[in-house]
Amino acid sequence: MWMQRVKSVWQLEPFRRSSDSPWRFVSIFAYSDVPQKKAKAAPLQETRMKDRFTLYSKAGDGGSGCSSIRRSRSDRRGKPDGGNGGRGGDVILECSPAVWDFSGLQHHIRAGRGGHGSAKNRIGTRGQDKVVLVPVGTVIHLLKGEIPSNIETRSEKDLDPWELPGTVATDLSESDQQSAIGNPIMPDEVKSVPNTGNSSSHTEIMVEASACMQQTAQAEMEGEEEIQYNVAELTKQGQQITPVQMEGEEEIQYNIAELTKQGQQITLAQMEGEEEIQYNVADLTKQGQQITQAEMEGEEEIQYNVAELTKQGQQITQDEMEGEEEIQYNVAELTIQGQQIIIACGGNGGLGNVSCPSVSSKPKVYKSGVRRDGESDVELSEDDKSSLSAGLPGSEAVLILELKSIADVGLVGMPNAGKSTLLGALSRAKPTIGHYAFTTLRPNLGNMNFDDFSITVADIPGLIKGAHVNCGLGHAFLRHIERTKVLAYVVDLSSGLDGRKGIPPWEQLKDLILELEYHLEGLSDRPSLVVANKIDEAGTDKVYEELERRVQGVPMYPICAVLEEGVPELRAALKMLVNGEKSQRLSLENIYLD
Ligand SMILES: Nc1nc2c(ncn2[C@@H]2O[C@H](COP(=O)(O)OP(=O)(O)OP(=O)(O)O)[C@@H](O)[C@H]2O)c(=O)[nH]1
Repeated sequence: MWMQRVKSVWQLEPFRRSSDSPWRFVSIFAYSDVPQKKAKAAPLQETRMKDRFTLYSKAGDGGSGCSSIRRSRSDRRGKPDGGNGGRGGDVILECSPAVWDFSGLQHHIRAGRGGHGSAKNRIGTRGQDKVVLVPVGTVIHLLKGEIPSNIETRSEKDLDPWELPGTVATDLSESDQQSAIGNPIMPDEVKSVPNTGNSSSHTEIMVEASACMQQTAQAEMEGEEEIQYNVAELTKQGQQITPVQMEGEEEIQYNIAELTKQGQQITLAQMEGEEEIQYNVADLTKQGQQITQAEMEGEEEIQYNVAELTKQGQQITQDEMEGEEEIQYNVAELTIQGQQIIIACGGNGGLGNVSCPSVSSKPKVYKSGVRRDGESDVELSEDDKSSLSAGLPGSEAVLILELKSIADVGLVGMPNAGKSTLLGALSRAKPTIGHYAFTTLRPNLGNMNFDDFSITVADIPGLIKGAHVNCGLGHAFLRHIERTKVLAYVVDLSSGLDGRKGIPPWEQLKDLILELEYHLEGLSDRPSLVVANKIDEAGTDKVYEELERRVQGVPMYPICAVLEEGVPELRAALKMLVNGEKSQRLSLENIYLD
């Protein structure tokens, strides 16, 4: 009966597979006069799982601040009203059970840039975040950039004022408003100011400035900020000082260059002494000889024999070949549904001239830099202005994402041992089952439900001897059982029986343990049991007796996965191992070979 069911499913398989493709109908229509040749049924029904992925992320740049002067009839000279640039968007990874692996991901992810500020003190729009869904159990290794930050752990206090909505104080006293005039508002203190579109916008800016002062006072009260007293003095009428000067960041380098001859020119780079002339970097001595810029600069050296591919099917990644980059392993993990982490942070927006008046476009200048009111016209250089008003670039990060499925029980066995069939019998999972080796090309997960309890079981693609040198599907999938609590070794009792292909179960067990240990030392050292499958096959009862004699110190369960015989006992045993009620484990010393 069950054989019939398996057969009928197998007969349907090729049709189901081909119907997946939308091009099937197109090709039938286009080539209808060509005799139809029956396509050979492909043995591989699933695409390979992508469980390792390199991701290049770039957060959005901040928008530029605006430089604008608002004039009115009563105020001909006008006041600055250019808003700040908006913050760039972040690149965020979100943990989602709806995603199996990394095959749907793009290698290059870019978040939106912030909008530019505009007149009437309008702050640029916030750049759009880019949220990338990754499977549960994603581990992040960092190749370049900063360590990602968990969104949940960011408190409101840590957030940028740009991100806090509705923080504008509106009911401040007149004296507060007056005291705010002339105080430059630093970028972290600026909030969006509602644009009423009438002439009262200057008052709003003042209110805004005093709101910032209030916040600063609050921060001081909480002991968050250290006050640096007397950082600068304003003693003369009209004297101006920039925040940069106040912070003492810039040192004047006197006499860095002299222009003494008529027409003499000097570049900024030369002035900064950045470039040194390297004499005789290359000789061109033969006719037709060519030399590239890179060779001249001696940048490229040939590295001979960086890697060898000597075995069939051997694979090597670019990273492995270059061996150049230092990887910071396991910088973050995404294990809970909905968990989010920021992998690249958007840049802050540039300052508008409301926030930093020195960014303002020059007020009208009369006769050699003296303004009408007699104030001297000391301003920032054009370079300084543009660096303050330009938005900051968003951060970049290069990550390696690795998937380590999270399961309580890992089913490990040789190909065709019946692991997928067993997973189907233990849970409601419906993995692909085939009578050929390597049907399973990706780990399958299933849930074993009890009254008050649920256990996740992972079916790992079949391992063969030499998997650690990439034979078969290699041992890459073994990372999926690194996190399992319990191992269930599934062996095929009928293997090697009556001249059939395969090796006896005790040798299967020895090879499996060795492959686990080659992948990660100590991986086999966890509570385990042996599942002796295909007990329904003729002659397997004797093999089972032999197996019991040769393998000791570990619980053993004879089952027929197809008929689900012995499965309830196995479920109970797995539950006890996961709960910690039992803790036997299989080890090499307890396997007796000839
Ligand atoms: N007679 C018998 N056949 C079984 C039993 N369990 C599984 N099989 C058959 O064994 C073959 C392999 O089963 P799978 O469940 O695909 O084996 P697997 O270990 O997942 O194989 P890979 O995907 O290659 O790792 C199928 O033809 C199953 O029908 C069993 O208890 N008795």
